[in-house]
Amino acid sequence: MEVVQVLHMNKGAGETSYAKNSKVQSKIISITKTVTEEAIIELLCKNFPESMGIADLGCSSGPNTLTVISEIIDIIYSNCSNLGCPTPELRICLNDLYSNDFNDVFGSLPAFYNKLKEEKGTDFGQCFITGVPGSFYGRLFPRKSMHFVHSSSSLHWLSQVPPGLDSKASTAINKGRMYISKTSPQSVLDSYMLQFQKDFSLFLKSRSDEVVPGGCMVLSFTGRKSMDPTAIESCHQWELLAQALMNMVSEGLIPEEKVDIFNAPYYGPCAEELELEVQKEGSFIMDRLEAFEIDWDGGVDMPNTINGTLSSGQRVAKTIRAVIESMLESHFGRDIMDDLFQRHADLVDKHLAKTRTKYTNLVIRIMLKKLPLFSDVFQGALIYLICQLVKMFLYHGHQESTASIPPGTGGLPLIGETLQFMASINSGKGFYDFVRVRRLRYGNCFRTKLFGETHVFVSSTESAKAILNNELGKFTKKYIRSIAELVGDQSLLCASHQQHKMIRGHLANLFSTTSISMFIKMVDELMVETLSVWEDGSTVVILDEALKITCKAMCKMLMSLESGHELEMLQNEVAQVCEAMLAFPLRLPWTRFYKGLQARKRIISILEKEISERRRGIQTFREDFLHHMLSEDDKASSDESPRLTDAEIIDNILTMIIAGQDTTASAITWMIKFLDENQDVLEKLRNEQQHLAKKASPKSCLTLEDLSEMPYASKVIKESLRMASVVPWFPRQALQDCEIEGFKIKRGWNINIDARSIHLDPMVYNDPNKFSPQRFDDESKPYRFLAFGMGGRTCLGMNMAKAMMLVFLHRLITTYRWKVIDSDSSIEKWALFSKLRSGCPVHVTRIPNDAYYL
Ligand code: HEM
Repeated sequence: MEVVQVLHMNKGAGETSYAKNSKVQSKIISITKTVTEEAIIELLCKNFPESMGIADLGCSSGPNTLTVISEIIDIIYSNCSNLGCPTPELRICLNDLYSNDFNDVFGSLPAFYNKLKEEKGTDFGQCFITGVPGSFYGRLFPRKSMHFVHSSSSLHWLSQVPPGLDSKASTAINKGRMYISKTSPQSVLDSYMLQFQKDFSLFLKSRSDEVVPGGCMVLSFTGRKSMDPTAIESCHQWELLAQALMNMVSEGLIPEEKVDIFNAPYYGPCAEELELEVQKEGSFIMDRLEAFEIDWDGGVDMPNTINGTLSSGQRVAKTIRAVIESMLESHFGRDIMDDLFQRHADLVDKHLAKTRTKYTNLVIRIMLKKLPLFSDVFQGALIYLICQLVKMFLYHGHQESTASIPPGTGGLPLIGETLQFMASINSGKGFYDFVRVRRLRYGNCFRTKLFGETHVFVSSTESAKAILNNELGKFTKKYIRSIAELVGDQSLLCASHQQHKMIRGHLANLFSTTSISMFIKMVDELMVETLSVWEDGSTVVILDEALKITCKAMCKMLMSLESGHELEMLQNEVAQVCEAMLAFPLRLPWTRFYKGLQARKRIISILEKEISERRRGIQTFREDFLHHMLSEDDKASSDESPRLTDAEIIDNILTMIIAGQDTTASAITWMIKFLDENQDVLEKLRNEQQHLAKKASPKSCLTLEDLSEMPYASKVIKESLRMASVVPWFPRQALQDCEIEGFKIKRGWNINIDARSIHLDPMVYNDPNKFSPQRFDDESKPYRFLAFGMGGRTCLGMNMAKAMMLVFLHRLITTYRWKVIDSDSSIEKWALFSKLRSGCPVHVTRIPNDAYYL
C-alpha cells in the first residue's frame, strides 16, 4: 500500500464525506487556537516579518481547511491592528498528499477571499494562498521561507506501513490485528517505533531547513500517555476495527490472509518519544507539550439520511470512516465498506455500554520553536553530540519491572534522564516542564533518575502532609549535589537533622517582631528612594528594580552592607552562584558550575574579612544579623546550645541572601504581571491602598500595623505566590524504606514534593489558572498553599518576604500607574526559582500631584 497515494479523507460532500464528518477534528483545531495565537503574537512581537510564510500541513479538504487559515489570519490582523502596524504580506501554503481533494479547496477560495475583503477591508495586506501537494516527510517549501507551521490531526500518520509489516512482506507477523496490540510480537512494536522515529526525525529535519530561525510550529496529533505502546488507550480503536474485520472473515466475507497482511500506517507516540526525537534532531526546542482527551463522538447533529438518530457508536464509526476508508478500500475493496463500518459501529456501541465511558483518544499538542541562528550552529552541535549518546542507549534504560515502585523510567545508564532535565532548564518553560511532561504520563507519583540518583516526584496534598510533617523522622531535606556544594554543607538547607535543629534555633531568634518592624522601615525607605528616580513615562524592568531592592535590604539586614561598590560586587557574585545551582556539577573552568563555585569562594572571602574585622573591633557597632550571630549572649547560646562556628555563620548568611533576594524579587515580578492581566483585581487593590495612603501622614514610613491593614493586598500576594510557585518543588530524602501514594519508596531515594502541581490542581483549587485573590477569603485548608513550605522546614523569611511584597505594592500603586509592555511568560533558563525571562518591563506614569506620599 503506497500511503502517499491512498491516504486521503473521504472526498465530496456526501454522507460519509470528511466534509460532513469532521467535527472532532474541528474541535481539536479550536482547542489549539490559544497556542496558535500565542505563537503568532510572539512571532509578530519579536520578529516582525514583511512577508510571512505560513504552512498548514495535512490541510485536507472541507470546512476545517479554511477554518485554520481564517483563524490564523484573524489573529494576525487583530494583533497588527493592536500594535498599530501594517499586516505583513501572507504566503499561505496548504499542504496535503497528492490524492487530497485540492479541487474542493481551490473551489472555495474565491468566496474566502471575498469574505476576507469584506471583513478586513482594503488595508489588509496581500494574501497569497497556494496548494502544495506532497508528503510532509520530506522537503515541501524553499529554504527559510516559513515563519509559522501548523498541523492538526495529521502527524500520527506514518509515511508508510513499517517495512516487514506491509503487504509485500513474505510472512504476516501481526495476524488478525491491524496495529500494535497487547498480543502483537515484539518485532511489531519495534518496527512501528522505528518507523515513527525515522519519520518524525525526517519531518523535523525537513522543517528545520524550511523554517526561519526563531520561527515556530504548532502540531497536534493523537498519541498516548503511557510509555507502553500496547497500552489500551492507544490501541483500542484499531482493535475494534480489526475485530469487525475478523467477524467478516469468520462469515467468509473476506479472506483471512487479507486481514493478516493489513497494518495501519499510524503511530500514536508518547511525550517522551517526541521529546527525545526533538532533542536528537536538535534544531527545535520543545516549548510546550500538552495533552487532552477528545471524544470521538461527533455529536447528535451528524448527517444521517437513513432515518432516526444515530447511536454514539455509529457517530464514532462515521468519524473514523471519513478518515481511513480510502486506505481500507484500496486493500479490501469498496463493496465491504458499509457492512464493515456497520459492524464497527455495533462493536463501539457494545464497548461503550460495557465500559460506561466515552470513546476518547489522547491528543498531544506541541509547540516547537526553531533555534535562533547562533544556537543553530553551536547548540545544534552540542545537542547532536548529546543525542548520539541518547541514540546509543535508547531503550536500554528500561522500565523496572517491580509493580509497586512508582512508575517512570531510569533513563540512560548512569546519567538517567539528566539530559532531558537539562534540556528543560534550557527551554523557556523552565525545569518544571520536565516534571509536567512526566506527571502527564505517569500521574501524581513518578520516578526518574537525575545526576545518578533516583528521584521521585509527588504531587498530592496527602503526600505533602506526610512528608513535610515528617512526624516519624522518615525524611530529611536534601538538595541535588550542585546546589548543596554552592550553598555549603553547613547551610540550613543542607545540614543534617540535628545540626539543622541547632542552626534553625539560632537563626529563628533573628526574625523577631522587632527586627521585622525595623526591616519594614528600611525596605520602605529603599522603595521610596528607588521610585523617586524613575522617570515619568519611562520603562522600568520590574525584576531588575525588585532585585536591587531585595538585595540591598537583605545585605543591610544581614551585615549592614550599604556601600555601592561592595554591594554591587556581592550582588553579581550571588547572581553567579544562583545561575550555577542547576548546572551539571562539572568542575571545568568554562562551566557554569565552576564559575558558581568561584563566585562562592569570593563571597566567602568578603564574609571572612567582615567577621575578622568585627572580631578585632576594627568596625563600629552595627545592629544586624551578623552581629547577633557573632555575639556570645544571644538567646540560643544562653540556652546552652553550641555557638555557631564561622563556617556555619558564613554558609547561612549566603543561604539567606540566596533564599531571600531572588525568591522575593521573582515573586514581586510575577505579581505585577498578574495584576496587569487582571485589571479588576488591580482596581480593588488600588482602592484599598489609596484608602490607607490617605490615612497616613505624608513622608512617614510604613509600619507593621500599616501592613496589617492590607487584607486584600495580602490575598493578592498569596494568590501571586500560588500561581507563580516561585519555589516549585521541595527536595527530601527517604531515611528508611516507606510507602507513599501506595508505592514503595526505597531508603536513600530523593522525594520531591511538587508544590506547583498542587497549586494548579483543579481538585485542590477551583479554576486554578484564574488569578483570583478572593479564593483566600476562607482560610485555605492545610497543605494546599505551599509557597513557603510547611512543617519544620517552613521558610524562615516568610514574614520578611511578605513585608517586602506589601511595601513594594503599596508604594508602586500609590505612586505610579503601569502597563506591562512584554507579555511573554517564558521562564529564565537555568534559574532555580521560577523567574520571568522578560523581567516584566513596564511603562510607568506617575500619578498626578504625587497624591499620597511623595
Ligand atoms: C517570596 C519569597 C520567598 C519564598 C517563595 C520562599 C519559599 C521558601 C520555601 C518554599 C522554603 C521551604 C523549602 C523546603 O521545605 O524545602 C523556604 C525555606 C527557607 N527560606 Fe524562604 N522564601 C522566600 C523568601 C525568603 C526570605 C526573604 C528569606 C530570608 C532570610 C528566606 C529564608 C529561607 C530559609 C533560611 C529557608 C530554609 C528553612 C529551613 O530549611 O529550615 N526565604 N523558603
